[in-house]
Amino acid sequence: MNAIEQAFSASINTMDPDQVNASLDSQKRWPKHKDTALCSYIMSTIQAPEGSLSIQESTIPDAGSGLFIKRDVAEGELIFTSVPLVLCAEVGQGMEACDFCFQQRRRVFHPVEDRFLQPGEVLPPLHICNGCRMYQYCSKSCWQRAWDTGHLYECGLLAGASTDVETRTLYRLLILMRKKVLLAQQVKALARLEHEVANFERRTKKSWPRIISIAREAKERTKSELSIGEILMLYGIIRCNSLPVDQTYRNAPLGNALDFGGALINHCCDPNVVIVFNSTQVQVRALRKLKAGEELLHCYRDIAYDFTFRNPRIAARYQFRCQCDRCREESDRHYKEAKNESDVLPLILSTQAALFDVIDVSKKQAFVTPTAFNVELQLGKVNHILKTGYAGGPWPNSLEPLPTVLKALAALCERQGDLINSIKIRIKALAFTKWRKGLPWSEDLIDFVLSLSTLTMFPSHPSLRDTSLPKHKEFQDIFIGHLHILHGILLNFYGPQGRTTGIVHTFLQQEKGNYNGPVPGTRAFRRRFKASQENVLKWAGVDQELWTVE
Ligand SMILES: C[S@@+](CC[C@H](N)C(=O)[O-])C[C@H]1O[C@@H](n2cnc3c(N)ncnc32)[C@H](O)[C@@H]1O
Repeated sequence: MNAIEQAFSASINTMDPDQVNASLDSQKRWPKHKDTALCSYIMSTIQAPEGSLSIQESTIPDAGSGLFIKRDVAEGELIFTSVPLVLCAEVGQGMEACDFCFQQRRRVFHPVEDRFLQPGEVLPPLHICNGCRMYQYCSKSCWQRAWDTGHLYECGLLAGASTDVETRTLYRLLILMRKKVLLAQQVKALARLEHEVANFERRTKKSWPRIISIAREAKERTKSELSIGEILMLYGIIRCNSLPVDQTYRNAPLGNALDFGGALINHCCDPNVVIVFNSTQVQVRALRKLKAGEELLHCYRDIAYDFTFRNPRIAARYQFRCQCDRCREESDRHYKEAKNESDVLPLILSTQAALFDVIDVSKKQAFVTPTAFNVELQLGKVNHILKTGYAGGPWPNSLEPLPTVLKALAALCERQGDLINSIKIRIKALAFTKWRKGLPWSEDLIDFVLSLSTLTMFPSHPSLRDTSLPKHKEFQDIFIGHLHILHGILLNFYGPQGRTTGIVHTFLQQEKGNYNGPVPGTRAFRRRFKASQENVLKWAGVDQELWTVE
């Protein structure tokens, strides 16, 4: 064992140093908040105003330590940034992440130039590494830098390796330890993170043999000198603490990151912070105003979804059952409306599965045999599923995955050039979306304004000749109005210097120049916007009440 592996091994096996022995709880959780050396090391990895954060005992019973803010913070304000200890890109079909710079390529923005992608614009393909044929890079220079900072050690041993991102993160960490690229202090702090291996073993009997074989294969491939038990703990650390490299708040991660600051933030389904990535940098922002002394909490996954979907996934991965108010309220609501209590969960779960199936089938059709995709047919299927899909009545409109299914169908219509159906369905989806504020809402608005912009660009679009449609002018009003609202949200979250704010600002200025009407933000504009919006919502079959008129 080399010195770095030894440092990791010694730390992960030490459960009773003098200063913390008495305070270890029944779960043998390391009380990080009492370990001053560890706290000061973790703080040194975070960029934040001096003294603005502290590590303390969590306010959530049995959750261990947590990260607390020590100053008042405005909504959208940047709380801290950091650069993760390790990042690892998702790979495989359709994955578009450069394993060095993680510039966003899958979304609507150009990865390097500050602008929206043009409709139909295709980016040059990523370069796949010639050695491992696994990781992809934007350019030769990204590849070179990735190579120099560690890929040279792993490239040769990845042939036939798992495409699962957590397993590859495990290989990466083991190799960086083997080659002494990581520092002793880093691996000691790594060893202190939660791993929940005992709980994994106890509760996930079925998948345990698979987890052991992952550890065995990792040891073999990387020639690590750590024991299988230690490698299992490292794998547990990765599973319990990794952040999805997510630049858009959409649960479509580009990869996996292990970050000491991020790993200290506990979960709540009604979070007060959001973690997004700017390239490889972690950014933690306030989702609402925070008072000095509050614990920072973020939603570990599937924030838009109901507890019936979210909780089992969180429990399987992080080994705890969330007990927050949102979970309780959601559960109470389902049972209150149910005629037969024993039906509630199975029926909800089977409806969720049936709705996800509609997305899968539609995608397959639209991508493989586009002529087979018929949106009316799929909407018919959705309506049929909804009718009896919920204990006590039809499936509630805002209960996921209904809004998500509609968004997916809208995107497929758009891909097929059926702009009118795409906009109509998207309006419904957005009206049903619960998260109509802040960052998640801005992501939905980006899609909405982009499809409206394509429509308004073509006043003589043949589909606009249909007299049952709202007028071209009305589409223009809601386009410019929502672009203005979107810009306001981004200003609030990213400030005028944020890249997304800048891109949307330029777009707004340009579109304002093309717009023949009152200036957005004025009373005259609001009157006109309200009238047009009412008409458009009526056309889309959406109740006015559902869409707050800004
Ligand atoms: C990323 S770590 C968060 C920091 C952790 N509390 C610590 O002391 O290091 C995730 C682990 O924290 C605990 N945890 C986080 N949020 C929780 C919650 N809402 N309820 C119970 N436990 C929670 C679980 O043990 C989970 O596996």
